[in-house]
Amino acid sequence: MSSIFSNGFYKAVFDACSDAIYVIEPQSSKIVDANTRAWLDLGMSREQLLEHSVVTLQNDVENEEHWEMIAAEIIKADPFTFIGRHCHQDGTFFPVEVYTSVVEFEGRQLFISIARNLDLTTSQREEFRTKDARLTYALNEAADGLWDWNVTTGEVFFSPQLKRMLGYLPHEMTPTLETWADSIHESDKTRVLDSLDSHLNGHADSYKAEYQIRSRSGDYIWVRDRGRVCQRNEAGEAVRVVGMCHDITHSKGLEEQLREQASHDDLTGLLNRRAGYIHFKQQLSYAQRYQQQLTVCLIDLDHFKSVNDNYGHLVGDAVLAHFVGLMRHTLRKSDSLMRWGGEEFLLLLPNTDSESAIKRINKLKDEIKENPVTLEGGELSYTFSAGLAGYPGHSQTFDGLIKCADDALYRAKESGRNLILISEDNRNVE
Ligand SMILES: Nc1nc2c(ncn2[C@@H]2O[C@H](COP(=O)(O)OP(=O)(O)OP(=O)(O)O)[C@@H](O)[C@H]2O)c(=O)[nH]1
Repeated sequence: MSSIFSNGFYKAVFDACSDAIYVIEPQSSKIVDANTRAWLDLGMSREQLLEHSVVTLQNDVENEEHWEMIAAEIIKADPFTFIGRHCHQDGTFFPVEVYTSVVEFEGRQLFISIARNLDLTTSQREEFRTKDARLTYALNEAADGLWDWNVTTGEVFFSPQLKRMLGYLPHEMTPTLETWADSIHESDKTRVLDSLDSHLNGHADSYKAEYQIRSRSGDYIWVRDRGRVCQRNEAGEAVRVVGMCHDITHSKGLEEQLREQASHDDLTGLLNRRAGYIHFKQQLSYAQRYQQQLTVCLIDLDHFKSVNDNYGHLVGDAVLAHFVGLMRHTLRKSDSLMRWGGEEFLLLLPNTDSESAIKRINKLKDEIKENPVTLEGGELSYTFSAGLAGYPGHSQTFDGLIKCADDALYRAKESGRNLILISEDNRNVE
């Protein structure tokens, strides 16, 4: 359809309008026609614009399925107004207030959307100088999502930016406290609500929390949320609370990555020695509290230096990875393996006595024998030695258990390697 405005006069009126006007096909969201202001605002030619749809132009409409819901909402509300963002040809976005009504033309249903460009830099609209328009603009454009909670009625105003942060359109999100509270991740909810309560009751200066909140797509994003009571009644009870919510998903991701890097070994993905200490101490206090046995096993690959010397460092790395792979495959879920040093590993076997631990480690020995490392020119076999110590029999402390296991490992090496020995120290080394 080239233009539905056959009458020249109405076409001239259409093009003289200072707001962008779009004629939209409800089913496909395709732009059927648009006035001059529309393609000027978008930095496109008219031909380019007519190749677009609402889904490609409107930043707040995610996909066709999302559009279907919005179209149904427009037909129900007729007219329907919302504040969103249009995509300029140069890749930037500008805020628009869009007023959409439904018309019937020659037996066909169409949407007429009038989009007012709210971008102050390109618009000199008089009415935008009014306080309300400025406030709308500020709320829409603020980098942080704002909320304003009327404690008495339970109503919450969620700013357009806050809704956008969570993937909602301006008419979505029921404005109640439950909408927010129900979206908080279960693992964070109690902590967040406690923090809010503590501020409402005057125990904390302000409300501050970092938590995960469910977005429209069902995925969770990380937010930093801050708020403060701005009005109390005569009894000192909070009446109105306002706050700001900032999307920190990206920095949380980096933080998580850094924490992972600081606690894990790059080559094998196992906990490194520093994180291993903490984990070991936790396992030991668990065994102490529930009076369970805990076997500690230090494992060291035999003659590993000669693997590096004969085959190169990369093959050495492959052997380490091969060993860890087989360990993962053989161990129980409750067992934990840590990289204690270069070719030395610490294995913790909770609720296991030393005899059962020996059986399990022997099984691993058989696995390694049956599954040598495959190299380009053939296969490479290797062995390991291990020293075991059990809580509470050999020692009841962290340092004592490590010392007993280390002594047993030393004896295994001294006795010819490829051996698994239990600590001989029954004196409860402290
Ligand atoms: N490829 C590789 N080699 C490592 C790594 N970490 C430590 N090593 C090497 O492991 C070797 C350990 O050598 P030694 O301590 O002499 O022990 P060993 O040759 O295994 O002899 P025993 O333990 O007495 O059987 C050294 O050559 C280290 O360079 C690593 O991440 N990758």
